[in-house]
Amino acid sequence: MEAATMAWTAAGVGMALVYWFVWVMGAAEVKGKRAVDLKMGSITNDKVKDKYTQYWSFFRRPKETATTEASAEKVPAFVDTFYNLVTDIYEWGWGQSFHFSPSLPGRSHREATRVHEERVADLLQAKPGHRLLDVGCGVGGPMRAIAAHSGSNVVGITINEYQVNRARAHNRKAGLDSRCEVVCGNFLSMPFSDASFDGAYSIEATCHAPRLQDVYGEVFRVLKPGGLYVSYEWVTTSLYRADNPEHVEAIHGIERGDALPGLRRQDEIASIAKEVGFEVLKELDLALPPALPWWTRLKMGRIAYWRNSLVVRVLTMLRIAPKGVCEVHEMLYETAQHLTRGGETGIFTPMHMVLLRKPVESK
Ligand SMILES: C=C(CC[C@@H](C)[C@H]1CC[C@H]2C3=CC[C@H]4[C@H](C)[C@@H](O)CC[C@]4(C)[C@H]3CC[C@]12C)C(C)C
Ligand SMILES: C[S@@+](CC[C@H](N)C(=O)[O-])C[C@H]1O[C@@H](n2cnc3c(N)ncnc32)[C@H](O)[C@@H]1O
Repeated sequence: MEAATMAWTAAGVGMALVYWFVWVMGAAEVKGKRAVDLKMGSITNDKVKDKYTQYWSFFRRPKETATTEASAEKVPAFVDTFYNLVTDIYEWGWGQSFHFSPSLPGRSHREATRVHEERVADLLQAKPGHRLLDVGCGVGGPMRAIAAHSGSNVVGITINEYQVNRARAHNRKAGLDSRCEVVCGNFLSMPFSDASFDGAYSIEATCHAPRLQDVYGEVFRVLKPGGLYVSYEWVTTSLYRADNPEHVEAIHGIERGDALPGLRRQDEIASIAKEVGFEVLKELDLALPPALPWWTRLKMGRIAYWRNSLVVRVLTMLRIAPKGVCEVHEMLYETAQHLTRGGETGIFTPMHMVLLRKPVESK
């Protein structure tokens, strides 16, 4: 073979390899987000590293972030930064629903996710014509599943503008934009009128609130009397021991890597709900047996993580992805280890479910 032909062949093979590596290996968990499209929300490429450093220094000591009023007030802004940094990586590596669900034998992760979301609609007894509120809606995976399953209309609220745009685009694509609406705002002070929703839910979102009373109080205000509210809460369980260094490391790791101003205890949730005026109808940790572990999806993905971190490195080198993505990806990888540890030891659950009702006689 002539040298020129050999060079062209080598170049062709090289190009094919890059194509395979980036477009095929870097394909999305759920089609729609590819590694080559990774952005850092509304942060411009030159600011990603700085924003990540700011985020990290704020949440490095998670418990301290909620202790003074001044730092608690900054939490929503840093949560917004966090979601600018992670939203695309979450969509790429996990899908459009940013939460966990118990594994289901013989069913895919996608199906298990949907079942966990439809359970919310069933608990709320949601019907066509109902107006539901999704508190901390992400890019709207649960909202679309719940609207499709129940026939209800859903309004989602998220602090992160980039997520609002992603969610609206997904709603249009799914043909659900006439029944699913997304608003950018703070769930600690919501831009909705009193008694304007038939039902409300929050899936793994209220853990970002420095004081649960504030978000539950707002949900109480916007619900109609008799309206139901379901929440899946991130909490430490009764197995957590504050004098066990391994427990403390796992919980701090979860808080740091998930923008949490300090996890609450499982036994605090119902009393906070009562404090703001709710009746507690049901309370159950959905992670308890016979439910199968929610963390197996994180564990089974070791090879996928390795592949993803390679993809992210190559894309950063090629300047397709912004500088700082590798650091964010590494942080998420470590967080996954802490979450797995939290699940395996039973000291943490991301699905402590409460079903609450605003009393019929309340204003
Ligand atoms: C409710 C919250 C988010 C829960 C989960 C959706 C996310 C928690 C940790 C995330 C991930 C960890 C490892 C990532 C991996 C290194 C990467 O290659 C692909 C994406 C991950 C799997 C990512 C996906 C989302 C999580 C599982 C919190 C924030 C309250
Ligand atoms: C882990 S995501 C869960 C998203 C969605 N519930 C799901 O399961 O896909 C948490 C969500 O809460 C939102 N959030 C956190 N703090 C908020 C605040 N103060 N106001 C409004 N949204 C907030 C985030 O923007 C994000 O959309």
